[in-house]
Amino acid sequence: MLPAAKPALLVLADGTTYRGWSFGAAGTTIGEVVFNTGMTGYQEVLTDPSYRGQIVTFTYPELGNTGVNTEDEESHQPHIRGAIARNISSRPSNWRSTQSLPDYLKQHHIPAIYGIDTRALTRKIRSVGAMNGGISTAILDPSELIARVQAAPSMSGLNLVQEVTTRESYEWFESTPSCWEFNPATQLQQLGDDSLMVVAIDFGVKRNILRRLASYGCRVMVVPANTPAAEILKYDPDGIFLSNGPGDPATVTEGIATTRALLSSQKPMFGICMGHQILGLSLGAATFKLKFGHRGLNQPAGLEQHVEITSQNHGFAIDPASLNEAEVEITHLNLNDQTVAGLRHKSLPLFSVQYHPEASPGPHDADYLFGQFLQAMVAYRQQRKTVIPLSESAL
Ligand SMILES: NC(=O)CC[C@H](N)C(=O)O
Repeated sequence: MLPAAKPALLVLADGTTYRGWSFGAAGTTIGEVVFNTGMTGYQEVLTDPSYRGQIVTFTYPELGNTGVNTEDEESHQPHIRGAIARNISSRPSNWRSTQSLPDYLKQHHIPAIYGIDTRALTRKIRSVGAMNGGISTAILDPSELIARVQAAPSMSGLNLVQEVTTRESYEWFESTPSCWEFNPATQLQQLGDDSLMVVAIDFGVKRNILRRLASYGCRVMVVPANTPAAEILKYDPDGIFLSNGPGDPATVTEGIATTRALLSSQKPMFGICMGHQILGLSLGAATFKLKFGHRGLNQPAGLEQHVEITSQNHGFAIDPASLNEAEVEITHLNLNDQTVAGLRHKSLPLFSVQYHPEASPGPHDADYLFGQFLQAMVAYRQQRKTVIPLSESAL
């Protein structure tokens, strides 16, 4: 136990109560309680905008061992509502560490509780389903906290994109630092005047996605989630990227309408996680809420011939029965529960995955998907060159 740890209370909407100690900010927080099974990467999880509105249970038994540093943030601030741990490290040790995890959480006003039997809590969420919960250092009477939790809105139907998307468009230049680069394919890509141009629609984008696009030699323009299709096309992009993001994808109606309007441009489009869901929704599919979602670093995805180990963080998924099979094919299934994990359009250059090829944290098995996006954009550009513009052919 840390010196002078304060008591804290954790409750779930179904009335379950756990008592532990605080390792974050004082106060009360309410959100959807989910679990992440990753053994590394807690700082990336804290700062991934897709976790907005959620209290994350870390199943790895000791949290905070490597502290926090200035390089592993996936956005400019943490987004989780609260953190739950079995135990925490009282002395972080890592050459990059600049702050301890408890100090970081306090600085960002995020309540957190440790001393919790996270195995029991995870089994509970797995059997009952993800539900709202609350952590408090101020309300130690369970019935009062449970009443507040029960009054909170559920994640279904919640649009959180406006809370995390960029207010202004900006160009992204940073690639994966050369000391961390793992894929020799990216070294062939040069950033030049004729480099491929990607517009990334920001539903809550993780920085490492932008870094991977830059590492593959793309110029990247990040635009707010509500940017109309006509504005996006003014950049004359070679491809459009649909980012990850928090909340219920079906509520992101502007993003879905924009994506639908962009389909006829014939431009390559690549979607990750919420971007995958939005692409599916724009093609007429439906999404539904999973019982407890997939959050971790070792989720197998693929079809019979090919399996990749993937990083995942999502609570919703595309309903396979809603897909128009004449138009779209399933390229990957989550092999733990056979839910849809990847899609490709049969005639247009559109594809998407429910998981995170950019890792951060997680394995790099799926990094090749950025290469596939690149190939689709090269093919699109060549095709544009060979098609004689109307004005010239009329001469
Ligand atoms: N990482 C993401 O983009 C998550 C997408 C969506 N919010 C979900 O939970 O399914």
